[in-house]
Amino acid sequence: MVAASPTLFTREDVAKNNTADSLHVIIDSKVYDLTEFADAHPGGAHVLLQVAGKDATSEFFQMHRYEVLVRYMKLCIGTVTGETPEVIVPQPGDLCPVPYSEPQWLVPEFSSPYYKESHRKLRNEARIFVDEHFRPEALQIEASGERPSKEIITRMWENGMNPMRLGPGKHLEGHTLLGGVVAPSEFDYFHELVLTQELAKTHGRACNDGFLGGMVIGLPPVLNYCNDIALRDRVARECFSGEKAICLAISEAFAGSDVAGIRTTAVKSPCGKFYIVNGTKKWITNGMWSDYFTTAVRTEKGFSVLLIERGEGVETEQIKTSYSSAAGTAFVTFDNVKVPLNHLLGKENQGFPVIMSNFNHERWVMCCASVCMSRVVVEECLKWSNQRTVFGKRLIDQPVIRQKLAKMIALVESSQAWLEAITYQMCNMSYKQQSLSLAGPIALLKMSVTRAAHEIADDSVQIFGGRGITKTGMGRVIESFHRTYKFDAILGGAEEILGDLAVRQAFRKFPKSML
Ligand code: HEM
Repeated sequence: MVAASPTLFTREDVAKNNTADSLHVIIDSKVYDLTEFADAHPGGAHVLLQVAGKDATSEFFQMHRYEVLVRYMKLCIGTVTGETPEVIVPQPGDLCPVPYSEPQWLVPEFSSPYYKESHRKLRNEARIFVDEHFRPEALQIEASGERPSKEIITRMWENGMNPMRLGPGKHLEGHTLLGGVVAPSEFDYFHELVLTQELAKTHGRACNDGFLGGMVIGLPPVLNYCNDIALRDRVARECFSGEKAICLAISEAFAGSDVAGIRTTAVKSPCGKFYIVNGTKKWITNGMWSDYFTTAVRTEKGFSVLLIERGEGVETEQIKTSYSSAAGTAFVTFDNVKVPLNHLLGKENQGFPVIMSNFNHERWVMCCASVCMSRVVVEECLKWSNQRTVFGKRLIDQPVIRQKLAKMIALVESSQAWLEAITYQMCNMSYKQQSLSLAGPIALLKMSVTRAAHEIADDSVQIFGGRGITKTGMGRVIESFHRTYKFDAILGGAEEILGDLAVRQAFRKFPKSML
């Protein structure tokens, strides 16, 4: 069979198809037959009839992005004779040419002291993976509220992505990281930053948490504090491969950022073989489908942390939050749950360091993602300001819009720069040193990043107008960010708590003498 050559049309041919019965338009030198599609068009059939038989490139790009053309490729019936389409369709892995849409280290004319060749290779591979596999599913489950599929988790596991999300460490040994772009022993916090930001670029806030967000915060205490090595290794293997899921269960109805206020209790059974756990946990990311719960409990003389397996007495119920149920946010009930003693993480009554040692990394991961999502919002605003025409001018031609964009860009660039400066410190400190010296700076960074997100979310909605409060179409990213940026301002420690923590810590180091 001979492959059909692309059909060519003259502009005169197209002009004849100018009715509802035969409705053709030209967009970027390609010819689209919209006859059947017109009634299903989200913008209505009427607008299409107004441009029937004509070149609608300018009208089209005021209301849509190239992605819509890619999605509806099947409507394209040919090309205009002698013309070549000009719209650039990005390929998987491509950098975005819009100014400030990429962090400075990815802009060709800039250099950076922090990133090596392996970070660039990892960025490239991660973006290809995200473009080809991650984003399509992420956007679908963000809308449907479903749990991420086994297939995508397995694919991430096969690429070494699941263990990479926990940062550098022994747990990476034996894994091939994204085709071997970086050796496990060389993987550092900048590699993790790059991966976290590439995943966050999809801008599905809930599904980002849904894709093993619980593991990122729930598994480290097991890896670092489980006294039973066989149990530790089994749980790690099951969770990295996606066979089982894990979450961190700390917050409760009476205790959010106030960890000391938890009321869930663990009492030794009369036979001395178990802890008997009773209580509830609230806002537990991935809790809906978790098999393991890394749980803070009150024991006889203080706090302890237990690894609780789903089983008799463990119930989970979906909490409807302002983001999608793709995050699996749960209310968890423990009703006389028997937990074997070897499931204690760390020492009894000394659970505070187990919980606290994890917080720095969790907060830093949240900063990586939040800065990235803020940047995508800025990119969207820049594109929209360039394409949207009001009062006879593009938005970008209005000084008030340029002021807003300037403020948003400055906030994103300064957040990323501070994030990188702290990441550099993390790369040069042991985990213990990080806990001693970086808890304050990371707390301040998170507070600052989410304050910046607040400003960016607010201004972006003003720039997008009605579309900024509409879940589909051009303003999708803006609506989603404005609805969900608060998750980062609350989870892992509220802004106010973190600011207070940092200043209190700073005052512990204040010189004793009068200054
Ligand atoms: C290949 C041709 C076209 C396709 C496949 C298409 C598809 C779509 C889709 C999917 C949407 C929903 C929003 C989105 O996902 O971005 C939409 C909205 C819209 N479309 Fe089209 N469209 C086409 C051509 C046109 C043309 C030629 C015009 C104008 C003359 C137009 C005007 C609109 C308007 C006004 C909206 C509503 C947008 C809003 O208010 O935000 N469309 N279209």
